[in-house]
Amino acid sequence: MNTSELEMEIENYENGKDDIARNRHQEKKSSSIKRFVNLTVTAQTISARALSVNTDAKTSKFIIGSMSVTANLKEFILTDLERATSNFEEVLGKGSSGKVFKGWVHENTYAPSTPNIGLPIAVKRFIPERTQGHAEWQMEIDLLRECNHPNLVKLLGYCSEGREHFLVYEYMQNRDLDTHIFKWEIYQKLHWEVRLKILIGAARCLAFFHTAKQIVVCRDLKTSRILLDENFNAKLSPHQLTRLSLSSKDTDVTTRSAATLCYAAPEYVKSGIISLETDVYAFGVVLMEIMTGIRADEMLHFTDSITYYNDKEKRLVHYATSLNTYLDPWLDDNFPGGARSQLFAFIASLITKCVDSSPSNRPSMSEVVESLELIAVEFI
Ligand SMILES: Nc1ncnc2c1ncn2[C@@H]1O[C@H](COP(=O)(O)OP(=O)(O)OP(=O)(O)O)[C@@H](O)[C@H]1O
Repeated sequence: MNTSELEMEIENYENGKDDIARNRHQEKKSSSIKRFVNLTVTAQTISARALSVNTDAKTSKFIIGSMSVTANLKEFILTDLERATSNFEEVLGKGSSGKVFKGWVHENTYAPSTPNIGLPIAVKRFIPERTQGHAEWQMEIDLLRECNHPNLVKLLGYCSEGREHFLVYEYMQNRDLDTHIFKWEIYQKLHWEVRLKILIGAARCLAFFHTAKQIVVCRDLKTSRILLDENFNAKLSPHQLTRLSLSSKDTDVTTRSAATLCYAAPEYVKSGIISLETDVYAFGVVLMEIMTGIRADEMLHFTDSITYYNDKEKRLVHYATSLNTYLDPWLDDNFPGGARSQLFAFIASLITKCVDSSPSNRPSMSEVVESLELIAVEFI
């Protein structure tokens, strides 16, 4: 099965719109199980094939998107945003820079509408007191004007009045991946195929940024930064994206929250220097969380001591190579039985390489995409 067939299949199933799709999904699942049992390619062979992809992968077909489009962003006025959000009534989430609210606008003009009519939007209201708020707001606009990728949340417009700054995004109906993996008492748990589709989407977006003429890094990738549209397509949150330059250095790394630091590569924690490899490291941690359903800070028994970084890699590798024990219980029923040990070995190998303490041993994001796509072909 190729990835677009996989995507269609998952969309049909997740939408739950027709029983035919569901039955086909079941049939596909049992034939997958048979195929699984007969699978002869060993995980080691796949690992070698997938993880030894050289830099040619940089020009691979999955790199779709563009960095030259100058998007037509709408300049909103505050009263329109107040009307569109019914006075900032419904909070979708809260981040370090402010709260995100749900709103409604007319589809073509983006004029304010009333709830449930027109196009839903997400409005980020920056905390006015934050000193770096204005710079972050401006940087996001400048960058997103020129970025277009199917796995990146689209910026529709912006607003600035007095000390207030806002960004207006397309609305992501299924919120973020963190919610679906860790707060499943409220939301439905995700099937293996859906998780894989999400991982592939997020990885593709990162690979696109990493191979763009002017490289962009995610800087602070984590499970909550992967947002999900109505069909569970992954879209990276544009917040914190930054162009890679010699000055791409965070001076405040160690003041970050414990949960966020779990995704941080050891060399980044030490130096504050952001790189392509620090994104790959964070992606490895995200992959681990998605497989186990265990938060990274729980896996790492994070206290707040910087010394824990000494055995961080060891702990992550322990979890990665013990997926049989730590697999998210919800995934148990989803996984075909036969070749599970090969799949686990393959995923363990991928995670282990991503979180290698030496940045030069980590795969590129293009190689990560190739590996995940191979999983979709061989293990679905
Ligand atoms: N476009 C969107 N559609 C729907 N929900 C969204 C959207 N953007 C953000 N959210 C929700 O709001 C939350 C906060 O988003 P925000 O971008 O402010 O912070 P963050 O980047 O996730 O966190 P932090 O800044 O603390 O690292 C997200 O986790 C998500 O649940």
